[in-house]
Amino acid sequence: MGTRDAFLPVIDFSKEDCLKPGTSSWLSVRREVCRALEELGGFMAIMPDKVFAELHQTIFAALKDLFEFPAELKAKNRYEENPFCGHFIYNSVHESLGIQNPTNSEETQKFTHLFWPNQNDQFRDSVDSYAKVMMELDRVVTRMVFENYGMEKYHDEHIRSTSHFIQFAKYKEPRKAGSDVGIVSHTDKNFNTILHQNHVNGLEINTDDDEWIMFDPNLPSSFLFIAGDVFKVWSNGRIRACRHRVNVRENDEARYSVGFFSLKIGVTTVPMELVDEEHPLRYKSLDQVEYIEAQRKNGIESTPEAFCGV
Ligand SMILES: O=C(O)CCC(=O)C(=O)O
Ligand SMILES: [Fe+2]
Repeated sequence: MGTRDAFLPVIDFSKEDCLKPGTSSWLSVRREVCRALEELGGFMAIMPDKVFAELHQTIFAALKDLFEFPAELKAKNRYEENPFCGHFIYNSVHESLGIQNPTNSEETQKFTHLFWPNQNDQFRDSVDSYAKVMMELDRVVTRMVFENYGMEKYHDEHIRSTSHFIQFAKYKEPRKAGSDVGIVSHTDKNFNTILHQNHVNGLEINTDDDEWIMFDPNLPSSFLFIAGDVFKVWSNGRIRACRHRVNVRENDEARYSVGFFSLKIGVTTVPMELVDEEHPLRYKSLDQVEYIEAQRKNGIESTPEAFCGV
């Protein structure tokens, strides 16, 4: 087992045409997306530079201040209806703050107001724009996969039953935290996630050969798209859920990240069209909330095989 800097597929979404279904560049990006999600469960997405250079700067500058606020204030960021999105500290390295439904500007306003009661319009507007672009990327990628399997008729319903949250995370400098383990190896328990980070590396992706690939973006417009367990279940095992972890690499700098998490509300069932002789049914239906709850109750990582395997 080793760590290497190679083989994370890089997919360029910066050309306008590739976001238009049916164009030749859409079809060519679709091929790349599906291959990467089936083989690795993830890829690096390059988005238009113009949008992200500024958003990246504004958001990461604000995150530095955000995590410096008093613990009592951070603890007030709570969502009764979504206990998975709030203020969390997993270990001496990691801390996170989330926004439920960030594509709704009332939610980003509420979050911004909690921390900056005298306004921080620049932060709020940047998070608004960020969330909208992430939602678009999420829709484009899932549509490409649905289309690829001939399941496009289910995509509108998929969009209607998808909710999102944003999670800002800070990983402390290992020298201060006394450890470099940010998040241990896991697959995400939702449908898919889009991750973004400041200039400090640490996010690694596991391959089938148990190699760890470093996510090493060199542009502020680079993102890591990863499939979670629920995407794998929906696809009857065709899509790989991407195993990943965060080990902080720089002794003297904090790592900050922004995760855009997409969850399928309610129950996910394998479409019957994705079951055939070559692909016998692998999973029973899975309820997103019960699945996450099971992990919390059992204290061990949930897997689709153990939770709803046939
Ligand atoms: O912060 C990151 O880059 C990764 C976070 C992550 O994997 C998670 O919250 O599930
Ligand atoms: Fe994760």
